[in-house]
Amino acid sequence: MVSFKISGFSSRIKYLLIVILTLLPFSAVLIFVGFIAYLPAFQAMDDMNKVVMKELVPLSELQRSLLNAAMPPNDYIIHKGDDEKQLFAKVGKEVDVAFLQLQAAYKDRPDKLETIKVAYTSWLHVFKDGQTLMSYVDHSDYDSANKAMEKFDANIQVVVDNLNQVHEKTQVELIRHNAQVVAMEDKGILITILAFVTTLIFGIFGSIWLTKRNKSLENQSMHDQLTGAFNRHACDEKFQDLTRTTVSLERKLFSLIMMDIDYFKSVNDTYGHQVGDEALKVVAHVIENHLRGSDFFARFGGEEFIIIIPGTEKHFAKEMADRLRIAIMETPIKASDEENIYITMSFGVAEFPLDSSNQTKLIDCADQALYKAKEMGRNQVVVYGERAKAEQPSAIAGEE
Ligand SMILES: Nc1nc2c(ncn2[C@@H]2O[C@H](COP(=O)(O)OP(=O)(O)OP(=O)(O)O)[C@@H](O)[C@H]2O)c(=O)[nH]1
Repeated sequence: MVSFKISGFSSRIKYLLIVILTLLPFSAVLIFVGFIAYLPAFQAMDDMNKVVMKELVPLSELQRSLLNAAMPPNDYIIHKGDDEKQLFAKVGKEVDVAFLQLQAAYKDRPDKLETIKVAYTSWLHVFKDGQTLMSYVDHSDYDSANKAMEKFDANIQVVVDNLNQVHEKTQVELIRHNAQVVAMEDKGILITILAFVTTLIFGIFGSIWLTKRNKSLENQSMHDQLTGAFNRHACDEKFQDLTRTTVSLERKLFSLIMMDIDYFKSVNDTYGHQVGDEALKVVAHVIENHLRGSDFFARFGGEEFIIIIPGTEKHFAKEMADRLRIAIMETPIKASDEENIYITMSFGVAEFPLDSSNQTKLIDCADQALYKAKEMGRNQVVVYGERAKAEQPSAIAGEE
């Protein structure tokens, strides 16, 4: 089959669009799968942040307040000032509030809440120790004050240790939680990679399949089912292809041959439609065998064919048409197991742009020449614009 490219550039863009459009829904699926795969990791990270904000932040606040509370009684031994007393009372209240807030924050964590309660009880002792310590100082009983100071420091250490336990427990939990988040992220990455590979494979194969299907449909829409030759639609495209190129009009030169089977109706009437179809196939086959790769040939309709010969003037096209005419009249067509028939064809030749640079008019010129060939007895080639002479006897379909 003679082949040529139909509107190569626009076809390429069309196929590219098919590939992109096929990949689009797959990309959407990929984004969705990636999002779903990552969702648990996002959720777990969010939970971790909540733990940090709800548990660790108030705990750190309390630890800071406790450090503040440790200072005033110590300073009081040295300065004996009211400021330290007032500061201790103030910071003591802050520690109380911080403890209350912490207990509220840990109300759903019974194990830690227990430790916090122990710490709070110790804190109450610490506060009392602090006040006692300062009262000893007021009475200049420094021995008792020093002993109370040691007790105060020891008890405050108990509070700090308890709170540190809670802190460490929470941090261990967070580290474990973080490991889970990393595992979820790894899983998410794996699923996303798998989805990506699957998407790519489906997308590529999908678009290859669609492109092939599209090409095959396009091929079907461009070809005549009976003879396999190009059809009239393909012929229009070829005309546009040839005349659209940017080269000068002279260099676009081509010849057009219109050809029609002689007395085809009588072939059908005499031998049946099936034999008529066989004749059309044989004609198409003979024509194909006489063409070069750059030539274009189509079934123009019914029993009419068209040939376009690029870069060829019409007198050369006439010689080629004549060779075709002879080849066709010499090729047997099987009418039955015992019988072969022969047919002839008439030809009209025109040249672009010499006879016309307009597609419809050029076909009309070739058609006029063909009509003349029929008029002159058929089985001959007439070139548009040349004086035709009857060279060949007319021929009808007949028996071998
Ligand atoms: N078997 C078959 N016949 C077809 C097909 N397409 C058109 N025809 C027939 O081709 C015949 C054309 O007949 P006409 O237009 O009268 O021309 P003709 O008999 O060839 O006579 P001239 O062209 O004047 O030599 C008609 O009988 C159509 O039915 C086809 O696909 N298969």
